[in-house]
Order: sequence, then C-alpha cells, then structure tokens
Amino acid sequence: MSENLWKEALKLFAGGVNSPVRAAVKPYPFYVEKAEGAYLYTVDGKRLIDYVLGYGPLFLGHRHPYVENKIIEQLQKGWLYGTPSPIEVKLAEKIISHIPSAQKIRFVNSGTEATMLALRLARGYTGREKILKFNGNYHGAHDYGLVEAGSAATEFNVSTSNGIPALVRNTVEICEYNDLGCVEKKLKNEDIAGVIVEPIMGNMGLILPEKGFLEGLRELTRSYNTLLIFDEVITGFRLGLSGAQGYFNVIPDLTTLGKIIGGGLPIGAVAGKSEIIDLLTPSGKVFNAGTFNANPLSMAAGVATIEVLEREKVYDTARDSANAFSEELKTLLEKKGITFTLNRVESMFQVFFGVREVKNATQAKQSDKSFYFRVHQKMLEQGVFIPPSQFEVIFSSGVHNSHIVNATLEAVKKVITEL
Ligand SMILES: Cc1ncc(COP(=O)(O)O)c(C=O)c1O
Ligand SMILES: N[C@H](C=O)CCC(=O)O
Repeated sequence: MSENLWKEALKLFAGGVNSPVRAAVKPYPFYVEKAEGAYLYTVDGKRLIDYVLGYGPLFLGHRHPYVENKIIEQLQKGWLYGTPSPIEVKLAEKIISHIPSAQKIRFVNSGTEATMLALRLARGYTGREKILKFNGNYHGAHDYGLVEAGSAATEFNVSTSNGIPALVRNTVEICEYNDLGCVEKKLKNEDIAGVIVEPIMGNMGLILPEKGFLEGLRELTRSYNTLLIFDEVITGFRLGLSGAQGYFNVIPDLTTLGKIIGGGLPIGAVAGKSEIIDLLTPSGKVFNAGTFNANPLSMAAGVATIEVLEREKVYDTARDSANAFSEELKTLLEKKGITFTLNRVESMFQVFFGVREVKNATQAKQSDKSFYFRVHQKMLEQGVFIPPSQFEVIFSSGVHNSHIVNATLEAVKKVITEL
C-alpha cells in the first residue's frame, strides 16, 4: 500500500521522492501500479482521472495503442546502439517540418539538458556571457535555470537554489514576465547572449503573454543582436503542431523541446537556425554529448506521437475537455462567491484563488495556494488528480472524452459545494 511504500521511500530518497513536486501530495503520495488512457490505478485499488499526465508529456493519454506498439516494435530491434539510427532521422524530419524556427536539431534526454545547451549555444554564438530569464519561468534543474525559478523550486521556497556559484548566479538577469520595459533596460545596459522565455508560463500555474509581449521580445532581441530562445518543453506540440511560435506567429532563434516529443519517454531537444546548431560538436566548438542522446525508444515514441497528432483530432478533444472543465469550475466558483481567476489556453489551464488577475509570478505567489491545495485534495477524494501544487498546470489530453469530462464535472460540483 502507498503508506507502507512511503515509509520505505523516506529511508531511500531525499524527501521520499525523486522529483520534489511528487511529495506535495499529502499526507503522502499515492503510488501508481499502472495507467491506461485517462486513468491512473493506484496500489491502493483506486482509479483516478489524470489531469497531470506526467506533467505534460502524455498528450495522448497513457498507453496509447499506436505509440505502445511502435515502442514494442523498436524494443524488439534493440533499444540502444551507440550509433545513429534511422528513427532519429525520422523524428528530426517530423519536428523540423512543424516547428517554424527549426532548421536543425540536437536531441538530448531532458528539457533541463535542452535549455542548458541552448544557453551554451547562445553564449558560443554571441561571445557574450549573460542570459536573461523571467521570474517564475522554469527551465529545468541546472544552475542557470534555478535562479528565480518556478514549479517545485517555488513550491518548496527555493526559487533560487542553494549551491549555485555566485559567478554563475551573477550571469543571470531577471525580469518580470510581460515587462518589456525591464527587458529593454537589461539589453541596453548588459551584454546579454540570450533571452530565454516560456512563451506561455506553465510553471507558476498558467500565465499568458500579454498582447505584444512576445513580439516585443523578438524585436528587442533582434535590435541588440541577442538570441531569443523559446522554451517550448511544455507548449511544443501541445498548443498545436507548430507550438507556441506558430500559435503566436513569433519565431525565435532557438527552441527547446521535451515532454510530448518523447511520447512519455525521456527526451529533450534544441532546434533552431542551422548556423547556430552547427556550432555544436563535432561541426563546431560548443560541446554537447550524451550516452542516450537520440535513443531509439524515445525516438520511436516521439515519431508515433506526432503521427497520431497529425492524423487524429487530439487538439480538438483536449481543448474541448479543458474548456468544459474550466468553464464549469468558473460557473460554480462564481455562484459560490469565491474570489478567483482562471487562465486557460487550449488544453491547459490553472485556477488561482483570492486574486482577480495573475499576469506574472509575483501575482501568482500572492494567490491563496492553501485554498488551491484544498481543492486538489477534495478533487482527489472524488477520484480526480489535478496537480498538488498551485505552480503547475492542469493538462487535458486526446483521451479526455465526454464520458471522462462528465465524471470530472460531477466531481467538481461535489467539491465546490463542499468548499
Ligand atoms: C518549460 C520547461 N522547461 C524545462 C523543463 C525541464 O524539463 P525536464 O523535467 O524534462 O528536465 C520543464 C519541466 O520540467 C519545463 O516545464
Ligand atoms: N513543472 C515540472 C515540469 O513541467 C514538473 C515536473 C517535475 O519537475 O517533476
């Protein structure tokens, strides 16, 4: 049972887990035995409707049959060669055909590696050392990203991690999201190699770019010869086949990807202009390597996932289900007279309590996160798993069909009535 496993885990792992957000489920995390479609099945015999979906990768739900078969097919041919394989060419061609900024690509094994490499590329391309990120943006668990970072770094009050050398910390400039004035000032006064941004913030809850923000970043970075990096680890292939850059029609110099492009297996990627990507070893002098870079299993899962996205109505189903869930939540919260704001785009959303708007990380942190946590707990009691942390996103998928949505709406009605 979960409680017994938890007691064992506390003896084995820091905080009992291998990624901190998982410990935010109280009084202890439930352990999952198996998953199928939109459901998680816990070791305690519970079935949960899953709106976390591995924190984004499982846009097709758990064990999509086509993806599973393609993984098994690859498995039966071997799963690591230490050489190039045909499937990596196929995934690269698919991604490059859809992502406007992508002329070439390098596969790595996580979003963390992807953003760390993108920043190194920006420094190698410009010869500059500083980077600019935004308060509450989360670019993974490397030293340059863990400065004013969102997600579990904020949840566990360590938005700037211990252990980061001052020399590194001092190369990271910070602005508030949606604050172009700050960006212009930093670009004017500092030698910035690259500006990295989540085009839609998915690690402080959900926060949308204000009209003109992304366009302004593009204009400013171009005028200061600074690279613009879109961190699309969450939004890539979730907002559409062309990601946030297609959705907003703002084309960065580099794009980092992860999550969905691996279909639920470990993956990351840096894509962008050939002249920048070609700086990577062996063609250039910006080093990157990885035992599992472009591993055939992740490649096969990624190709299969994008093939399904190209031919099935995943985007419509996921958007419609997120819309139904969020609209019901809004209606019931308004009826109850509860102060809240809800940000939604396509298949992802998040609700914030005690505030009327959330347009940046500072405002997100002012929301009543303990009220959100109560909603998470009550939804869990009703068999619906939404993130335990205010600073994550509620994700739907191509398998959150009307039956699943109806069950979710029943749960929402019970929860909001009890609040
Ligand atoms: C926007 C963004 N960038 C980077 C990362 C890091 O990716 P990973 O967890 O695969 O290292 C994440 C999620 O963790 C993310 O949401
Ligand atoms: N916000 C993170 C990634 O999107 C949550 C996943 C994790 O860090 O465990």
